[in-house]
Amino acid sequence: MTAPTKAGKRIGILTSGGDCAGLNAVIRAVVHRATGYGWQVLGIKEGTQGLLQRPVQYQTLDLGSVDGHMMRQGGTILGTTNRGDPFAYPMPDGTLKDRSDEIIGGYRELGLDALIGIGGDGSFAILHKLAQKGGFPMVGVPKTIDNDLGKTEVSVGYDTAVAVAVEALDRLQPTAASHHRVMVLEVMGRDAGHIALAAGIAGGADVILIPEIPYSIESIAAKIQNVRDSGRNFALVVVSEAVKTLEGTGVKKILQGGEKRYGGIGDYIGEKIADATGAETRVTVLGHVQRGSMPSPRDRLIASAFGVHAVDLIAEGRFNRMVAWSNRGVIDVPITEAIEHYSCVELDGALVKTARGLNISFGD
Ligand SMILES: Nc1ncnc2c1ncn2[C@@H]1O[C@H](COP(=O)(O)OP(=O)(O)OP(=O)(O)O)[C@@H](O)[C@H]1O
Ligand SMILES: O=P(O)(O)OC[C@H]1O[C@](O)(CO)[C@@H](O)[C@@H]1O
Ligand SMILES: [Mg+2]
Repeated sequence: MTAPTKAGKRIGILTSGGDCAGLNAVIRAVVHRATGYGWQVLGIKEGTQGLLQRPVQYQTLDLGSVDGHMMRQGGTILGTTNRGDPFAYPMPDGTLKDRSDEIIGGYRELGLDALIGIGGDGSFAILHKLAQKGGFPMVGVPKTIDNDLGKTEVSVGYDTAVAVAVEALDRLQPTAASHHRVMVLEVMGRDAGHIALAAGIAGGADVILIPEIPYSIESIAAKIQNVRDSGRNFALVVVSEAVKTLEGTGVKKILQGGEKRYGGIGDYIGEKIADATGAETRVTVLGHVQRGSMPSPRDRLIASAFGVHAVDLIAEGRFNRMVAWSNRGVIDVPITEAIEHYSCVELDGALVKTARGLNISFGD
């Protein structure tokens, strides 16, 4: 495929890391703003993988390709990847190879003036390193259901993921009550407890376990006994996937190609609760359902505001920055600061205080 002829600026856009709701709304906003400036937008396929392939995999994006129902769609029309770090790319013979020069070559082949990367912490670390090595201008848009990126109050996709987890608790509550059960819900969050904390509060959980707060089974069992003593016959427990076992290990599954992902701590906690309390206990692992929904209105708004601001940064020639949400508006920060400041749950923050005020137990 030959890159189209250039008139005005030509910018590239890619989505990277795990998908989430709202990515398409960012892409749409970028295309609208850039088209308004008279620029071309090339959508790179499958994150960095599209720049690695020859011919480079991309599609031209114009208003006709992004309007209609696109903003409402989950996922990303461009595809994404959270595998294949270009600086240590897993080769078929099992070795790791630095393929960053091939990616930079792919960027150059497209004749781009700048790149917008929509990603999380891991993606930005990779994209920033590529931009520095290749000397190309880059701007970041934060997205991740985990909401763990520093320097922004919120990332695209988080609000929708919380809404899905709350809906799950709303559905678990009546069945828990009908069967007098303890229901354990395992939610995502690598490696922060934001989804569990917010969903647990909004979904009326009795216990919230997050990786930031060590727990004991005795404390969880005492809380469940309190619930029984108050006359209620069921309890809801939310567990973040990154919570460790009592021995201090994360519970992970090994997938194809040796990749590891969190999964299974819900079963572990469920068994411990059943043993300690004698309660009939069931476990639900929510998994990727949290990523795949239509974006919430708030995610659409944030995505749209971020997309417009990212293009404006390029227009102003301000690079190596990430757009961010702060104090009811959009700002931008050095992307290095966002990568360096991992944002886990603050133990003295408003939501932990709120949960304690509601007598929700953290198992501590
Ligand atoms: N080519 C690649 N592009 C982006 N991330 C990659 C790539 N190869 C490996 N990764 C790894 O995948 C993860 C990407 O996650 P990132 O933080 O960007 O997004 P996320 O929204 O948190 O989503 P997720 O963690 O589900 O992938 C990081 O651990 C990163 O190091
Ligand atoms: O889609 P994969 O590769 O299973 O990754 C799952 C991980 O990605 C996230 O959805 C986003 O970072 C995490 O919450 C989860 O641990
Ligand atoms: Mg991440």
